[in-house]
Amino acid sequence: MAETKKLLRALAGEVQDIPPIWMMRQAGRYLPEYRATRAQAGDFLSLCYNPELAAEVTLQPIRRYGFDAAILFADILLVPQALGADLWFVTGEGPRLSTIARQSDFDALRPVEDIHETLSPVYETVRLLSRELPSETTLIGFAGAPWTVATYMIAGRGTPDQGPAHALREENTALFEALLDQITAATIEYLSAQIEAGAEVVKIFDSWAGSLKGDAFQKYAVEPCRVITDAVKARHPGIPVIGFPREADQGYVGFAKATGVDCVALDNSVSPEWAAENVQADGCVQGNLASSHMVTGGQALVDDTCRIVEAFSNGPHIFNLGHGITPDADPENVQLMIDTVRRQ
Ligand SMILES: Cc1c2[nH]c(c1CCC(=O)O)Cc1[nH]c(c(CCC(=O)O)c1C)Cc1[nH]c(c(CCC(=O)O)c1C)Cc1[nH]c(c(C)c1CCC(=O)O)C2
Repeated sequence: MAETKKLLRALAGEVQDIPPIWMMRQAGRYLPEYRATRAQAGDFLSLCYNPELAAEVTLQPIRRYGFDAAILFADILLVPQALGADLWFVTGEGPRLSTIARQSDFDALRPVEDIHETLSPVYETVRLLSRELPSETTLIGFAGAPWTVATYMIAGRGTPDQGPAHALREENTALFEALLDQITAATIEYLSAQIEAGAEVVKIFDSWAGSLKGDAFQKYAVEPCRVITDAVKARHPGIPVIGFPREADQGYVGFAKATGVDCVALDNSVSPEWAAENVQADGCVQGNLASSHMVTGGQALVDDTCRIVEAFSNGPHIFNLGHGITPDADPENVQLMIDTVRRQ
């Protein structure tokens, strides 16, 4: 049957006059209805593990804006938690986790087959969404890439330069690689379960890929993404995968071929003209409007949106931001971006 959903058509390589559009962190604090549901849930993690409320916040931006895709509401740090790490969020600061500094910390993690015990509410959210979403809306599941997830597990928090993870990589390569392998195996199981529950596409977020250079980028960003993509596609033939090696720069070139992903998501540090020539030549791309436009709006938002649509108009493209929308964004600016893309 010919594919009718706009997002799936782009992922299959179709060039569309008006690209499909969705937005990273589209369910989030910039929306008053999100803040209300989050308050009802109590805190962020309770929201992630409450299928009814997590489905509700996933649907909110679809109702408000009619995006072409919904992304499951969850977090990349649920996998470390399912592997036995302690996880909590400090308001105004971000995530905190128990750290992996030595072999005994790693040995204390739970086996991969145990993750579903913690993550089963997420699969229930996916099931609810696949029933409730409009028929034209694609449901995206996701996980963090092993390197990015490992940076949080090693440091116990977000870090500006991923210093602790780089240090462990150099000082105890065997432990570092064992951790990456464990996350890789868990991620394959987690994404497969999301697909079995109804996710139609999966996205792998490697938010800190840009701090891996040269050979390390190949070993710890490209290779794990290839292993996950291969395994997921072997179990679920035809499932499209989006890779996001954020700030990979030259590493974006050839990333789709090297990993087997169907689409490369681009951050806004690369120009759309450069990416059209060097990345879109291999297939679908997603991106890459600066999320700061969602705060500032105006003609600059319209101009940059038009520039991106135009630059990617000769190949398959999914319109998105270069990174997540921030809590200080104005919901009106999101509408302006959508109207500009859809030429309304
Ligand atoms: C690195 C990372 C994380 N989580 C994620 C990444 C990769 C993408 C990226 O680079 O942003 C991915 C993520 N996090 C969230 C989603 C849900 C789907 C979506 O709407 O995009 C997705 C896909 C919800 C969330 N994850 C988080 C929020 C805000 C929590 C709140 O409501 O207080 C949301 C909506 C919290 C979170 N989660 C994480 C951090 C560092 C933080 C704190 C920073 C912040 O507050 O924005 C880890």
